[in-house]
Amino acid sequence: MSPFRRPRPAPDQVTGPVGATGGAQAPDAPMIHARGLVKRFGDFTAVNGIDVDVARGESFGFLGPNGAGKSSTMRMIGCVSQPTGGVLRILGMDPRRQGTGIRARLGVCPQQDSLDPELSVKENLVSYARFFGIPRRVAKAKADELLEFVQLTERADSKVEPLSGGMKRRLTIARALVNDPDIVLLDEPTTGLDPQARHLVWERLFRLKQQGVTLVLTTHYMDEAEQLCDRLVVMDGGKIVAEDSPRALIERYSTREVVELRFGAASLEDMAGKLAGLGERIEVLPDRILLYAFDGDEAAEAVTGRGLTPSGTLVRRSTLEDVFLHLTGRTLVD
Ligand SMILES: Nc1ncnc2c1ncn2[C@@H]1O[C@H](COP(=O)(O)OP(=O)(O)OP(=O)(O)O)[C@@H](O)[C@H]1O
Repeated sequence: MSPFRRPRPAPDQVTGPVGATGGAQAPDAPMIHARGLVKRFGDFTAVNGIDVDVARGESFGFLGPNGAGKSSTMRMIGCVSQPTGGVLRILGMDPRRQGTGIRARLGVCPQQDSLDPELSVKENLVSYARFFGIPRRVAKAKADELLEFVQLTERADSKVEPLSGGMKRRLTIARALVNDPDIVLLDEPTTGLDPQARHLVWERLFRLKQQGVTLVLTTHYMDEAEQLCDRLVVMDGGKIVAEDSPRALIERYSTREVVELRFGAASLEDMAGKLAGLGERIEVLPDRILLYAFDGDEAAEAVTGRGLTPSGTLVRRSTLEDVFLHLTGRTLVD
């Protein structure tokens, strides 16, 4: 069942005043528009002049390592932190002046779960809906619908504390949907979850995406970005270093396949020297060498053909991790 009952306005109906606080938005206007957006903390610049446009119904990601500036950006979009510089418009409105109106139309899933441990699973949703002025009877029906959507109906009356991390995260996602938001913000939605719990969260988010909900998420997981994002920006040191769909980024900045080579105790720099000329590019990491090639099996054979005997060889497809390494010379680490 769709957790979104409110009919989406047809594009030609979106030209009038938006929300209680007003703000005219053209039909094809971006849901989020940032130009030269800056966030400083004292002398430190966490977000250093980024340009972003997120379209209606798009699933958009901010990808980058810890400290890249993703959360700082999300907090500005979520109107909990004011930009230090640049232009930011959310749903056509200015967060500096219309934060309350914007927040009413956002669903926010923060990095740390902030559920009320005193309340039951269902009451967490009902009490949150009440913040938006939703009548209790409607809020209860909405809570039931959302619990079904995040597959927690059977836990409706339990307390929050005994829930697993994955269940808590799904409940937080449900909570973010109580006000039928126009944009759902998800800050690292699966950090700290085990693989099975992550897949369940992804599956629910994918369902939302299919329903045309605009999703904006941050992640440092490549697979998450590849699974969920139509388009993403790669951030590093407060700046955007690349922007496109995951597939287009991989095609632009990497090769089709990669051979991961391990050589036990041997010097990887020496080994890399012996691999010169193989593949299109070589990266030496602390524990392995990455050999970028169109055909990984062929490249792996060429390695043994040179008389080299790796202790481990893995041929895999290129990922966004390879893109990030190519762009920054560093790997994304937790
Ligand atoms: N309130 C603050 N005061 C001072 N510095 C801050 C503050 N918030 C964030 N920073 C700094 O800004 C930089 C960017 O932080 P931010 O949380 O936006 O990064 P991130 O990409 O979201 O990383 P993470 O994955 O760890 O959340 C970091 O160096 C961080 O220490």
